[in-house]
Amino acid sequence: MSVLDLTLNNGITIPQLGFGVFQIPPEETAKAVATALEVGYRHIDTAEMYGNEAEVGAAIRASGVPRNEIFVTSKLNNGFHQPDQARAAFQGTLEALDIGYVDLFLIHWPLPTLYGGDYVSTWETLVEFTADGRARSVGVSNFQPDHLDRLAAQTGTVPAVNQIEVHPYFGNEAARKASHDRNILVEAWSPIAQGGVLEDETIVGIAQKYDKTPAQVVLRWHLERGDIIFPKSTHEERMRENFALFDIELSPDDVEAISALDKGEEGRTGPNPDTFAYIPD
Ligand SMILES: NC(=O)C1=CN([C@@H]2O[C@H](COP(=O)(O)OP(=O)(O)OC[C@H]3O[C@@H](n4cnc5c(N)ncnc54)[C@H](OP(=O)(O)O)[C@@H]3O)[C@@H](O)[C@H]2O)C=CC1
Ligand SMILES: O=C(O)C(=O)[C@@H](O)[C@H](O)C(=O)CO
Repeated sequence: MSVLDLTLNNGITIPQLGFGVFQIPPEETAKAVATALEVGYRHIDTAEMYGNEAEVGAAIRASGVPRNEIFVTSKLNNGFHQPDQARAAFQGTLEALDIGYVDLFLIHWPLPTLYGGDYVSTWETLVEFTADGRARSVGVSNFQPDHLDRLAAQTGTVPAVNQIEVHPYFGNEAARKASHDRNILVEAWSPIAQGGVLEDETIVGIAQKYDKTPAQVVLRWHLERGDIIFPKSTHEERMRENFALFDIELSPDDVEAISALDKGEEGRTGPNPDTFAYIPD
């Protein structure tokens, strides 16, 4: 068994398991991405907000792996929702990455309390980027069910993915369901809650049963629920651990036992998209 390719609602495929680079300092990013590609990852998730797009691109160009074998995602930073700003920001992402095109470009946060809540026009601007192939697919991140409803009601286009916080302590089921109902794949960010679920006794017990680590069991749980994941690590042994998920299959009871750890809103580790209004300097 190896990494599965899932098919987006536009027919394009995406590796279900990738590598995320949030909080990897720029000076460490090229080495981390090069190592991830050596391990076998073929899907990298970055963002203008992370400040390391240029280093991601440099590692990809230096890797010797053909460009069309690597799926690269980046995201529109929060300060750039007005259409002309979004166009300029997207061009900046393309120039920083310098790998020709992005496979997926997302609205990073909906910012419903800013810009008159006008993430709909932001979305329509992103759709423009697919016309000439500069973005092969476009999607959203941190969209709540009502945000998806507005896109559906006011535009004729559907995001390819919704990248949202999901892990055993925060199932985010309403946003997952709203995405699935619209044929939008879910990408689960902070899939191991930045390590916060790894000492849970249920997870540790299940890991012992399969002779796997808690991180592997949690990542496998995501895969079996059909979500896309890209755990981050700067340590090669953890990159290998997080990639070695294809020699086990959790029983439906174990999947259910991990899903039952959901604490609802109390389990959220990141900002709430309904109120998050951060704009970087
Ligand atoms: N769209 C959005 O708003 C967001 C998107 N994301 C995306 O999701 C990706 C993943 O989420 P992220 O927040 O990074 O969190 P993760 O859940 O991937 O956890 C990363 C943390 O866990 C540690 N870790 C990784 N593997 C293991 C392991 N096997 N055992 C023990 N500890 C481990 C890492 O440490 P170390 O590096 O020291 O190994 C790091 O501290 C991001 O990199 C980013 O691409 C994340 C947040 C928000
Ligand atoms: O990692 C991301 O993609 C994010 O959006 C986060 O950095 C988020 O903005 C956050 O954690 C702010 O505290």
